[in-house]
Amino acid sequence: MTSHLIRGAAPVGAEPTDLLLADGVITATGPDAAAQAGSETRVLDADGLVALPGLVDLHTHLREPGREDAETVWSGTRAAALGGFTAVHAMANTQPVADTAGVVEQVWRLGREAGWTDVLPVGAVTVGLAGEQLAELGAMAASQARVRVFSDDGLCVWDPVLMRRALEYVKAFDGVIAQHAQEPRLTAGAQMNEGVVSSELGLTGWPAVAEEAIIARDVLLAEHVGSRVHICHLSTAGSVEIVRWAKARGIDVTAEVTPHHLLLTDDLARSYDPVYKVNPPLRTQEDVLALRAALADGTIDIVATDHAPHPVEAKDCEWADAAFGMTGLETALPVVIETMVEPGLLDWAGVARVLSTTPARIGRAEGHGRPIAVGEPANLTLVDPAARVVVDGAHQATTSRNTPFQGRTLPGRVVATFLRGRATVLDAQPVADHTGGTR
Ligand SMILES: NC(=O)N[C@@H](CC(=O)O)C(=O)O
Ligand SMILES: [Zn+2]
Ligand SMILES: [Zn+2]
Repeated sequence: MTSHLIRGAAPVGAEPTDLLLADGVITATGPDAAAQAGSETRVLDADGLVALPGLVDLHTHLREPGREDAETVWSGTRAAALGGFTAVHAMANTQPVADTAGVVEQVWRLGREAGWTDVLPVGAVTVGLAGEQLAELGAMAASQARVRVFSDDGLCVWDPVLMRRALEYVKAFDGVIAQHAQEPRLTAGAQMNEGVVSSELGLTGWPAVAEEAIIARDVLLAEHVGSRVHICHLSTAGSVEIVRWAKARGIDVTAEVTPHHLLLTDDLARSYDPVYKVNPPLRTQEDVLALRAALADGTIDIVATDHAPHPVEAKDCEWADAAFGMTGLETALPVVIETMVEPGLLDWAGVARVLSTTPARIGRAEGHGRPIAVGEPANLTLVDPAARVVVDGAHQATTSRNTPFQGRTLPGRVVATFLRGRATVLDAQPVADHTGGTR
């Protein structure tokens, strides 16, 4: 296996150094690295680059099985590698739904075969996402896919009795329920954030309370049964207040925010361009600022992409008919640099925490989110923080084109990604022979 000598990269919070990757692990750092490199070792000049532990996405939609026209495990994980990720959790709202050991093993195996990132399947909480009957959570946990995160994402586990039972059940295998917090009755027919802009546009509004009411209920349920709960895509200032209160009370809750909710607002709906239609909806500038502050102070634990690819026909239509969702794997890190690093809200160690260490811990992604140190698995990404890149959906690796950042110039570029010492990305290009084969 090829070994790599990375020269002069700065691991988060440390001075620039050399790193030697061999046999899937970091085998040496500092002067030892060059000394131990062999004649076959590939040398990479990483002067000026930041080395982060490989990014981990707790919330990705890979669409396979069933919607391969939008994305496949292969195309989605290739996009993920280009975005600096070494592991992604694949949401369960596929067709068929990932609600059995058979389906999660299939997704896991497709990830292994593609080889771009590790794929950690999320199991559905309820059979068919129907919200009526618990899925075979134990069988999915015990399967080869080792499922630890369970979610009906796309839909809310609304029934409080089912939610309680799910929270209790997953304790047995160290699992977590990731809740898509959306009170369905309060959001029937909703098209965008409920507020000034929705009244002006005459679109049915989606009130903040529809999210906040479920979060409040679920942190109390988690406390009651002594389980851990994770909240998907927090989008309102009020949600932040509830999570802050719950954490102060000692409740085992974690929360994520998406890159798009850190940057974009409901003002964009004035364009009537469905690329800005997403669940939960884009909110106000006040919410955006509250989310950034909460990510900075740790109330929000992580950034997760909620990469939600859709085929052109699902977005190239009237707002009301369009699908909810936007892509995000290839722009997540640049948006975090723009919204958090450049304004001084997070340093690079903070970026490693919110995009790698903590998501790996929440999702129990073994071997990921580890320190950049001798003996650790060589899952890492090299970033050029000085680069500026214009986003162009037509040239992204994802099969879908629904990026809300089209035409924007964003800071930072992923130069290289390593999965267990193998380069999946080099010179900001996918490495076609990373597994010895392509598709
Ligand atoms: N975020 C979205 O708007 N859409 C997601 C579902 C979800 O994350 O709730 C999808 O699967 O398309
Ligand atoms: Zn969701
Ligand atoms: Zn989602």
